[in-house]
Amino acid sequence: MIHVTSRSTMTNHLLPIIDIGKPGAYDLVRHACEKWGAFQVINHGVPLNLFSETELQARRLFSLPMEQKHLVARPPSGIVGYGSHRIASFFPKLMWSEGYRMMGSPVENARKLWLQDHAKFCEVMEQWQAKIKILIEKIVSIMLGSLGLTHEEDMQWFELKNGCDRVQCVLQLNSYPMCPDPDRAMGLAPHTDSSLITLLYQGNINDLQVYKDGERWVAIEPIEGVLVVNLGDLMQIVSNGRFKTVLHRAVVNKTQHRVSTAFFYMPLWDVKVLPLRKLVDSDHPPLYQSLI
Ligand SMILES: O=C(O)CCC(=O)C(=O)O
Ligand SMILES: [Fe+2]
Repeated sequence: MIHVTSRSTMTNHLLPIIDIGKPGAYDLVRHACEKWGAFQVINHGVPLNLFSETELQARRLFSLPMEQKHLVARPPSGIVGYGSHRIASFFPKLMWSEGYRMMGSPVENARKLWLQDHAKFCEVMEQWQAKIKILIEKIVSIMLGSLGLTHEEDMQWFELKNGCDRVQCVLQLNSYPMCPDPDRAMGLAPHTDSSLITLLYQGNINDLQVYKDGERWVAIEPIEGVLVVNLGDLMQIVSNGRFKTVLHRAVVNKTQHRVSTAFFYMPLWDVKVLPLRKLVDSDHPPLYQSLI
């Protein structure tokens, strides 16, 4: 995980918006992955009403009393539950945000949060995870295809092994309450994700920013029904540096409580993550060693 702490001036360039249903998508995706490490997707197959229902259920969770949220506090070495964002432990200052993580079925913790009334939350979160996972797999195959690679030959961990997925997915809900002094606080400090890719629904408030060309912060203007794709550290490794992981951050504001969802997609812990063989030759030696 890479992080920097300095703030610098922000400009308003547009993060590419790509219609992934169109044949030209491959070239646009490759270009965005090389230049930005991020892009926005439309024509993605996730119904619009599911965006608003997911946001509504996330808001419902964060508006619970603190004692109740602490019933599902994430243990220090745990993955799921309520608490600060995972990156918070790498920074000396507290961030102006809270988070809630799920992996697979959300039922166990949801039952503790709402004794009677957890069914709708679970139904919506399960639908969101299922739709986003299908979409991510499509996007990863476009990314690989844009480099002349395929799932089957080149990234075998995508295949089912003994009927099981070789990937893991984590859904993180983020909440950024209104902040009385936004210039002196940060919702999420600059970081890269350690996933292969992350799919972000940023809500309709303009507080997500990506770092472009190592020199400026670019605000990602929210557009209804658009999802943001962030490349993570593992994508930079498997693409042998062709694609880059994106540094991003969440700022906060005085007047609106923002909620976002981040869906992290990565191979299982025991999968060897290495630059893909077809991307390595004498002109392009491997830039990274195996992670396990
Ligand atoms: O809230 C956002 O827009 C960004 C969230 C994020 O970067 C993360 O959860 O890793
Ligand atoms: Fe992130």
